[in-house]
Amino acid sequence: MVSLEQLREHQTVRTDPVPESQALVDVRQLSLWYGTKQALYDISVRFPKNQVTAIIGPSGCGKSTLLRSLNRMNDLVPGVRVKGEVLYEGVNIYDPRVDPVAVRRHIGMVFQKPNPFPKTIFENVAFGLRLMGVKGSELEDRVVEALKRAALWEEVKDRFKKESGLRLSGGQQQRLCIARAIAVEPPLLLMDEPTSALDPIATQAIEDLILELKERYTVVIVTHNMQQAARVSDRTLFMHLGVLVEEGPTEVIFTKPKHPYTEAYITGRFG
Ligand SMILES: Nc1ncnc2c1ncn2[C@@H]1O[C@H](COP(=O)(O)OP(=O)(O)OP(=O)(O)O)[C@@H](O)[C@H]1O
Repeated sequence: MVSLEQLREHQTVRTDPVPESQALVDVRQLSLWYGTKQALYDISVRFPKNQVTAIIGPSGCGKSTLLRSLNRMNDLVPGVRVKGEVLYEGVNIYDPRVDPVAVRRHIGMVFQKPNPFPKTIFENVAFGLRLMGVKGSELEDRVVEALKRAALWEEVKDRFKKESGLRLSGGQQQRLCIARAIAVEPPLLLMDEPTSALDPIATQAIEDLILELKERYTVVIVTHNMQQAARVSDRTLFMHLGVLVEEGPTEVIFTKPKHPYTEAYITGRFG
């Protein structure tokens, strides 16, 4: 096996790298520290438009940190320092002239635990649209559209104006959070283990939804579940100890990985 030092010095193994012209997000030599602890080491990777990219790797390898770097969510943690660039449609979101609040508003995020607001289903989805100044019948149409696209409409159409989002089941709440995220039509949707709190049926519904969403959006998903990564993603990133070890088409990562660490991880011989 490669030593930690070698791992941190080595180049990411890449298969069919994403051309610049197809990238919605282009991460360039990104390193990140929480105080004195370095969590990401010199990561360069492109996330292609209208595709699903999965980030996998052992616990603590930096999956969530990389995901949260894509919308500057990490800036909310005191003592975070970032080096490198994240180009989003060609603009470096870490440029001092860029407002992190605007970045977060522009990029949708769905968390591990569904986090609806204590408001009606309608108001949960309307929230971001209202901030954008959408009102009246257009607001209503866009809320309904988002609920339909999140595959929740049929289950809530009779009660969405009066019932609290908190009264839905866990799987429904997660689809509500997805509806809330996509209502404002963000080109990029980040998902941090979106099904880890859900049962198999709700998980299946979310996975089906992710496959549909990529027709309109670019999705990046962190998952612990390798079968899920294999089912929903076009490309997969394998991380270890803050390093991007290998990236490429999902099929290659799961059937013909090139790095011994990737192979050990996907065959369950890791650690
Ligand atoms: N807010 C924080 N302050 C300090 N260290 C942090 C913070 N968040 C994460 N870390 C550290 O950074 C490293 C990467 O964490 P991260 O949560 O990105 O990993 P992960 O691969 O998503 O893990 P898991 O699969 O367990 O969720 C870990 O060593 C973690 O302890």
